[in-house]
Amino acid sequence: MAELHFFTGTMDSGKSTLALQTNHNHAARGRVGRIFTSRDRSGAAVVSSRLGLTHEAREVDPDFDFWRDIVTTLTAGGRVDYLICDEAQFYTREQIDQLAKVADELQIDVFAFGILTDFRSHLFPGSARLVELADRMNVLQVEALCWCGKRATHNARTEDGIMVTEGDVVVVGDVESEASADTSAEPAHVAYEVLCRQHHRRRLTAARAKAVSLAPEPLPFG
Ligand SMILES: Nc1ncnc2c1ncn2[C@@H]1O[C@H](COP(=O)(O)OP(=O)(O)O)[C@@H](O)[C@H]1O
Ligand SMILES: Cc1cn([C@H]2C[C@H](O)[C@@H](COP(=O)(O)O)O2)c(=O)[nH]c1=O
Repeated sequence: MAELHFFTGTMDSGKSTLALQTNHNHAARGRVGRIFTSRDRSGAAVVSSRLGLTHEAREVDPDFDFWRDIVTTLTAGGRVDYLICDEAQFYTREQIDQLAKVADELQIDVFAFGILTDFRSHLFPGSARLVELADRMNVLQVEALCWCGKRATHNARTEDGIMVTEGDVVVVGDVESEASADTSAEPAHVAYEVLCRQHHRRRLTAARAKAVSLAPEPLPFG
């Protein structure tokens, strides 16, 4: 029986790497796959891992129809054994429904990869639908870490080094080890940082924690 798998983790937890490894392992056994992504950091129509691997992919726009695409291929005599779907948080709920239908009705395995929650810690619609529908949900084993050393569970967004909790849900970007403060009038520089829940709640990024720890002790009044 084909299944709909959902692999999730924070940003920078190895999802795209696993997506490319999964494709490699299945292709090495002669299975025929299709690779999809949406708004990868490296540009359109590519899956890119921070370990340096890249693979061309089909770009999933909001009006893309997985069911129609695969049925058209099969009707024309093509073969499809599995789908790799990266950045699945950006897919619409309807597209996730189509992926479930592809698994059930066409017996094609679907491996979806994506982050669960946005910078406000709200579920992305595509990820929420995957949680509702997936046969198997797997959390990435290689843990991304908060600056405090705890497992990172949340994705924070910074603008010019300051953590923000308001703004557009979708802003493509990358994690940075050292977020830098920028006071210029240029558009804000957007970056991401993975944090544990406690530090996400307190808006305590690595840079802010460092600044707080370097601040002079208050004078002992009274
Ligand atoms: N220089 C490096 N050496 C070893 N591992 C690295 C290096 N750079 C990145 N990684 C690994 O790659 C992971 C990010 O992989 P990637 O597939 O790009 O993540 P995701 O798709 O979840 O954002 C990091 O968590 C880390 O484990
Ligand atoms: C939290 C959050 C992230 N994004 C974007 C930033 C990246 O382009 C992708 C996640 O990619 P990764 O391979 O998992 O690192 O999502 C966003 O648009 N909005 C957010 O709130």
